[in-house]
Amino acid sequence: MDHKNITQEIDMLKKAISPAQLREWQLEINDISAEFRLAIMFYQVNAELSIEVICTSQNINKHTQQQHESSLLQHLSVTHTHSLKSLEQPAVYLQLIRSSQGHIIGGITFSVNISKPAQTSPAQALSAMQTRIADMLSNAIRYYINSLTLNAYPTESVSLDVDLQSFIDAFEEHMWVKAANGQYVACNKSVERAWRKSKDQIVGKTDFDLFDQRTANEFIESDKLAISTGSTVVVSECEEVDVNFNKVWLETIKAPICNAQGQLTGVIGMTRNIAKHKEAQEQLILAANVFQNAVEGVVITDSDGNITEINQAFTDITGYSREEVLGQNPSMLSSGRHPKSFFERLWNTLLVQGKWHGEIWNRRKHGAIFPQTITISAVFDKQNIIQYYVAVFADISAQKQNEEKLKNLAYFDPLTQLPNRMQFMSLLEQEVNHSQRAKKQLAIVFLDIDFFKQINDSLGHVIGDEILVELAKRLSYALADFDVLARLSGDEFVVMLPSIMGTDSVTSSVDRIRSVFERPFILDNAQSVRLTASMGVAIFPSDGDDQDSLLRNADAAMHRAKLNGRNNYAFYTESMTKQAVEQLKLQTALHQALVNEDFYLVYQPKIQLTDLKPSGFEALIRWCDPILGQISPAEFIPLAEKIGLIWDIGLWVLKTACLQGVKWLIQGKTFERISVNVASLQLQRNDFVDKVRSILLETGLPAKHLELEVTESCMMHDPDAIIRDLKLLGAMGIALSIDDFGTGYSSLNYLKKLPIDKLKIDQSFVRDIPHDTNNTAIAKAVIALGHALNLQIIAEGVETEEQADFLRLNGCDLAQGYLYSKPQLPEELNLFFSQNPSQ
Ligand SMILES: Nc1nc2c(ncn2[C@@H]2O[C@@H]3COP(=O)(O)O[C@H]4[C@@H](O)[C@H](n5cnc6c(=O)[nH]c(N)nc65)O[C@@H]4COP(=O)(O)O[C@H]3[C@H]2O)c(=O)[nH]1
Repeated sequence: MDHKNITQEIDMLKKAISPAQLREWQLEINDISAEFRLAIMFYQVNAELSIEVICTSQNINKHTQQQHESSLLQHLSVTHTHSLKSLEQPAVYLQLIRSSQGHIIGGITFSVNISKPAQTSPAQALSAMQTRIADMLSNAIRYYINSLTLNAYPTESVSLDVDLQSFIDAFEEHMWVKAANGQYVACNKSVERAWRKSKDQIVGKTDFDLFDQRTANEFIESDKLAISTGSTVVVSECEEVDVNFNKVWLETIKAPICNAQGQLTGVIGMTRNIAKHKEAQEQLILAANVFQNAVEGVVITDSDGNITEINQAFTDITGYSREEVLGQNPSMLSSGRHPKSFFERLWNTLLVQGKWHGEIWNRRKHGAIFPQTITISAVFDKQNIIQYYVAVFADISAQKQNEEKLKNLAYFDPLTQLPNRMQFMSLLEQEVNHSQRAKKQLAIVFLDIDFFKQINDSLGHVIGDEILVELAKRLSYALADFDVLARLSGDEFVVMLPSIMGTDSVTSSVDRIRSVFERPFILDNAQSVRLTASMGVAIFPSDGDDQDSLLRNADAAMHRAKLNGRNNYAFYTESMTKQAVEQLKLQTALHQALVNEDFYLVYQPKIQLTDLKPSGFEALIRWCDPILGQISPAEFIPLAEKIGLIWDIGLWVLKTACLQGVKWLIQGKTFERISVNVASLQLQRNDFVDKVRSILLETGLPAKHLELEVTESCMMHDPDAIIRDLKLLGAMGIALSIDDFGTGYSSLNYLKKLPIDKLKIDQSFVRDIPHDTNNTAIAKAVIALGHALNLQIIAEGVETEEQADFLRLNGCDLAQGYLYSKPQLPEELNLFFSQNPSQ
């Protein structure tokens, strides 16, 4: 090391740094250290490698100062070559300052002025931003010092003895000089290599001597161009293959040479490889294309945030043209939707990390606000100073809308816009937790519309949907603001009544819900439909302490309400759970009953009212389970329908009744017909008619001795197919009757189309006649209606002479009931056969 030079440099530096400049650095260091909690020291290194502190940040203490100094000294003694190093221990970041001569003349050290765990490395201790600031500061100081030292050294005038030939030979570019007469006067080694000729073979020759005519003409033409322009011109650019067979892009520049008098003395030419330049140019074109054609909007601003460039997608998305935004601040797009703190955080991240990514709502030129994902990057120059900001953004309105739709689909019923099951369960869970803490009660009302399936089946799903929407509106209106109404599925709704004050308040809510069914539902086609609903109520905490058990128990209570005659409501009680367990037992036993043949039939005689002569029998199933005992068909037939066993049971009944009929006939007992009940689900199968036909064939019972009793509800599902099948059965000679007439969804329209023979007045209308005026009126009306349609009328459940007299007087044709006989085993019915003329 040249001690003398260094000492000289350092002395000069000491003198050159003005007190004002030192003060300015001191202030800057104080500012930075206060803001970023840095400890900063600025040293001067002497020739003997001792250091002198020039300035330090205010907050540095003696211990930290010693750490910094020893780090620097340690580093100086180890190496003089590194200019930038982060030392391992302690966490001190070091930036050396070198003079223009390359001597280490100073240094700046940084550390974070907060206590960090011992194992924290400097890289972890100093954030990227802090390091950047440290570099910027030391660079600024270094440049200043370099400028001082440069000025301090007087530049000596130098004279160089350069040989022109060696000079031009040193270049890879082809260089040559032609005299005004077209003869070559000089060329460099590159030309010799490219033209595969020695200098001697070139100098003194013209282009015509060296090249073919066409090439020579081209060269001379380009010479003329340079001469006529009077300055340096690019005369050609072409892609060629060089001596090593590499593809190169060549550019030829020519300039006229004039003497001191301004007379043309020749032309100087140079051909150079511009492949790299071309490549860069192509990349620039590509980048420009990507920029312009990107689907993402791109906006570039200068370091002050003024827009300097945008691409086409920016215009497409925002509606602003390039002219409208150049020079403006991107805040012109602000939607006003984000608070000030949002942008403060954005800028903080951008300055510290150099990048920010997130979602922003902006405003288009025509006012609409839209969401976008955006990445903003700061672009730094070599001195780490921000030059530009580049923001790339995509309009995500469509994505947001889809997300919104998905969210809606996930949590709301699309038909009624009410919360769906998922949303309701989550609300219920919250409310249960709240009620638990607040020690309050809440109620769940499970609501199911009675016979809604029939509405759907007969009037169509569009009308069904219309009714559900109207019902949802009515229910929402009837309920209090804090009650929660949801649609669970199909015709099932549920209401949560939070903070109830005992059962009374629930009852009044249930009454309000019921009242929405009082008015008929008027459909688009002016048709009106009356509906009822069955409801079940479960109360927290007595009927369940979580959302699942509450809903399950409200559902169970609703089913009990249905069993109790629909248009009703029931509260859940513990005994209902037992009932459910019983039902499961029954279900298992029912499956077994078919296998074990635990079923048998009883027959109830039908009597002609005019002469009391027997007319036939109704076959009724009985089940005696070895464990559960005798179980009523009113209990197990609906269950069999629910679990899909009714088809097999129905066929068993039909076959057994037919076999019995044949047996009676063989015994010479005469009767008109045996009637068999047919469940709706049996009729819905398209092989029902075939099954009946094959049972008749198999058993040998003539069709004229069989009658099938169907209910009105069988007509609700695909009535055209049912009418077709009933006609087929009628054509076979089987009589058909409508059972329980008046209790279901009566449609006179279908009734007149049906190929039926009899109407059966349900026993609920026979009860209490002639005293009950309503039932009396209904019975009379059914008789009149049936006769008008040429049908026979039979009354069931006749228990008293009074009832029989009334029916007879009003023209009823037939009757069955305990007055004449209970359903009995076949062998107990001898009294009820018509007299066989042959006996
Ligand atoms: N209170 C009273 N009741 C009387 C009187 N006369 C007859 N009954 C009863 O009334 C019911 C008439 O049968 P349903 O209306 O078809 O009503 C039947 C029918 O819907 C169904 N069912 C019975 N057997 C079958 C069957 O084989 N197949 C199908 N699908 N359903 C059946 O079960 C229901 C109940 O059947 P059962 O318990 O046998 O009850 C029978 C019968 O025993 C009376 O004077 N007073």
